[in-house]
Amino acid sequence: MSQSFDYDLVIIGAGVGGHGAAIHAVSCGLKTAVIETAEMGGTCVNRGCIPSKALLAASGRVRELQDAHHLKALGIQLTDVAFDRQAIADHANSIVTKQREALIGSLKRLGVDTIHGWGRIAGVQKVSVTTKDGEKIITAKDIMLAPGSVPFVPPGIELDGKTVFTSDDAVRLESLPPWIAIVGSGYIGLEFADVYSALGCEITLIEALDQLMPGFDPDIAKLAQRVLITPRDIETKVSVLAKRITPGSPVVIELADAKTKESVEVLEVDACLVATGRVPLTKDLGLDSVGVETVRPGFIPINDYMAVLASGEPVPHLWAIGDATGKLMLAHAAAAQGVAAIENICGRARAVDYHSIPAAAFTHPEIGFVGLTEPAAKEKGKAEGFTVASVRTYFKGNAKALAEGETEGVAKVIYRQDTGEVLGVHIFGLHASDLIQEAANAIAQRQTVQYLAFLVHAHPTLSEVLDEAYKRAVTTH
Ligand SMILES: Cc1cc2nc3c(=O)[nH]c(=O)nc-3n(C[C@H](O)[C@H](O)[C@H](O)COP(=O)(O)OP(=O)(O)OC[C@H]3O[C@@H](n4cnc5c(N)ncnc54)[C@H](O)[C@@H]3O)c2cc1C
Ligand SMILES: NC(=O)c1ccc[n+]([C@@H]2O[C@H](COP(=O)([O-])OP(=O)(O)OC[C@H]3O[C@@H](n4cnc5c(N)ncnc54)[C@H](O)[C@@H]3O)[C@@H](O)[C@H]2O)c1
Repeated sequence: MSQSFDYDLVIIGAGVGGHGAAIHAVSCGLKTAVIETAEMGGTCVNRGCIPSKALLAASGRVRELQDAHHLKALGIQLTDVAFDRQAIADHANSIVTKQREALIGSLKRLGVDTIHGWGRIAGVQKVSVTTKDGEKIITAKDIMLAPGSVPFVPPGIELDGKTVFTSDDAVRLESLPPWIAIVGSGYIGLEFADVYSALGCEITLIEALDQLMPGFDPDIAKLAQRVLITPRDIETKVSVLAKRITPGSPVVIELADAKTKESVEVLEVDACLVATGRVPLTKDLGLDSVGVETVRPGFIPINDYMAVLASGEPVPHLWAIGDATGKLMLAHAAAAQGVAAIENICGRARAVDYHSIPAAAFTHPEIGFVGLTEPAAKEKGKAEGFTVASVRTYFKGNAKALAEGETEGVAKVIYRQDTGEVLGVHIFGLHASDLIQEAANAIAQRQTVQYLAFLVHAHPTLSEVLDEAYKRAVTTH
């Protein structure tokens, strides 16, 4: 390290992104500090991936054990299934504590300094930290911004954290309201609809756009609706906007037509989860001190190498990663950006291939996908002059799915007709979040259906659903 700096690298934000970057920085020999204003571990560990997946694991078991029809088909009888809400909440909380402690321990072991306080850029290669003991200035050869995101709450919606709340409170599972409205049918809406419906709540799912799960491939969204929504105690309302929500008993929700904005209905429910997206936490980060203007609603502009841009040009020694950059709001994307940024700091050019980053919704069954949806692939094909083809294979024809008695599901492979290159893979079905990884690896290597069709999958496994899809793509050519 040059003697003139306190650190080689200072990272603002100790979420998954900042943590991943710090670990890699140490392995590259950089003297590193992390500044964190709240709990170590950020959103994913404390109020995101970890507690929500713990709730989904427990509630998923409840759903499975209450499915007498499915159990009977396997020859099992169960008379009584009971659960304890507080014990399920405790399970989630204890996993959070364990993960957070493991993260803190890993930084300590590696010699990363942790500074508690609010960090902001205070000029080139300079950071100020507001701590409980006052303001500190730290110098660093490189600065990395990893401030993450917070729930977006549309105007007109009032939170009280008890009857009207976001996922920040929902992950603590402090109550099981008999009737809960969920505003937004994206990842959070869908995953919490899975938790609440398994635990006996009645749900009204409200979506402003004209279809549920608008971010997912339309075929997958359609099947997911048929399996995850229709047979469950979930009423849906699409093309309606939650215009005003007032906490209390009851919670009053004024719904408006999404196009005309005119009020159409008033709902009175026991509680409301607001799951209407997330926004970057980039206010008061000192970006203006180095001439950086954020991109609505506050994203930090970066280039392919995670360098922060001011007027389109990289600001020397300033990097940004994670949710705040608005690329993919996923934990593993943040960590991948962090590692790539460190490589660039060390002079080894590395970009992140967003196209091959998989995503999953951990519903029962799960949704996993990577690459383009069919409409997006067709649009790309039109612009670039190639034809898009797709094939589907179904879990009901898969030996392992039949053995499990879990045959609802589909795998869809989207590829270029001319070259066979795989453009997108979407899976709905048992263990889709794990199954999608082999497709992500294939897309990362820009592999073709012709190549993939000759790879050997173990029998009998769910992965044969993809094997069959690749083979079908080749034979339907
Ligand atoms: C309910 C829920 C479930 C999710 N489930 C999944 C999932 O299953 N899989 C998945 O991949 N993703 C999931 N996500 C998304 C995932 O949590 C985020 O993509 C990930 O946490 C982003 O990491 P990050 O490091 O960019 O930011 P964050 O995790 O938000 O961390 C940023 C940290 O920076 C700190 N900070 C901000 N500003 C400052 C400052 N000026 N000074 C000091 N500290 C600061 C914050 O306090 C925070 O701790 C989920 C999110 C939610 C809300
Ligand atoms: N399994 C996972 O990987 C996972 C799980 C949870 C969250 N996340 C991350 O967290 C982010 C936030 O999740 P999210 O579900 O809040 O956002 P989202 O963007 O996935 O979905 C929000 C939905 O709310 C709708 N909406 C917005 N305002 C509305 C209004 N006033 N009335 C009715 N509908 C409205 C939008 O049309 C959209 O469909 C996601 O982008 C995702 O990256 C990931």
